[in-house]
Amino acid sequence: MKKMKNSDRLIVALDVNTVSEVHELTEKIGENVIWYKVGMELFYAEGPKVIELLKQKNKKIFLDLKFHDIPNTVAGAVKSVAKLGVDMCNVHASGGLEMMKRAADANLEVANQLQITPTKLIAVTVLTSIDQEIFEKELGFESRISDKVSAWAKMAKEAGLNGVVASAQEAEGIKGKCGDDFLIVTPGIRPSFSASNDQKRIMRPSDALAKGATHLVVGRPITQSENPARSAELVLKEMEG
Ligand SMILES: O=C(O)c1cc(=O)[nH]c(=O)n1[C@@H]1O[C@H](COP(=O)(O)O)[C@@H](O)[C@H]1O
Repeated sequence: MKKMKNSDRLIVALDVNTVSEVHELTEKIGENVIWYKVGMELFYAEGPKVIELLKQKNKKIFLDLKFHDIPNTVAGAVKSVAKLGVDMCNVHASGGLEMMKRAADANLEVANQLQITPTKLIAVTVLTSIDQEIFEKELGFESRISDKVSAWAKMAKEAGLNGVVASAQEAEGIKGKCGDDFLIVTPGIRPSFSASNDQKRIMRPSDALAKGATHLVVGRPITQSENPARSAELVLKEMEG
């Protein structure tokens, strides 16, 4: 993957629920942050007007709605979000190969129809809030999380997706299996100054990049800090190592 600036790799999660909070927060954070993630809380409350606002501010958008349904339904949902012209969106890898293939085809169909750059379509593997104990005892898996993540990443690549969401702890394994051009978007990033909250598989910003993460998702350590602009600057600094 070509050399990217750290600011092209940092995605700030906007886990708020009004357009006015988005406006305030993005104004406070300022020009240092290029990428924002819009998740379910915000999109279900405010819908496409959030996307419009972020576009007006010239921001890149990861629309994180984590689709998980039968192939036909997911293909339709991907078409709807691709038409919004977002830069990145996601489905759950556990929906299976056919579901991911149909999602990838639908995404490209929209890009061809509208003559736009295709949205990067990525697959969520094992959520960063899950640890090995929960994975086995509650979810009933017998494998190591890292093995399951690598297997799902390979399947996502085979389906034609552009990358995965995983914890940085699995980034090395994914890179080994899927190559340098495959996106590895890692939440569960915790800079030195913040608490882990409900995240279980966490890593420091510079370590995550060293392991092969291509993008870091950071929410509360920036958005819930007293000075979000300063916290974003500190995260960018910590990304330098
Ligand atoms: O798909 C995601 O973005 C995601 C996947 C995952 O495994 N873990 C995870 O935390 N996320 C998202 O990443 C963000 C992390 O936020 P913080 O824990 O506040 O930094 C949240 O918006 C989550 O929805």
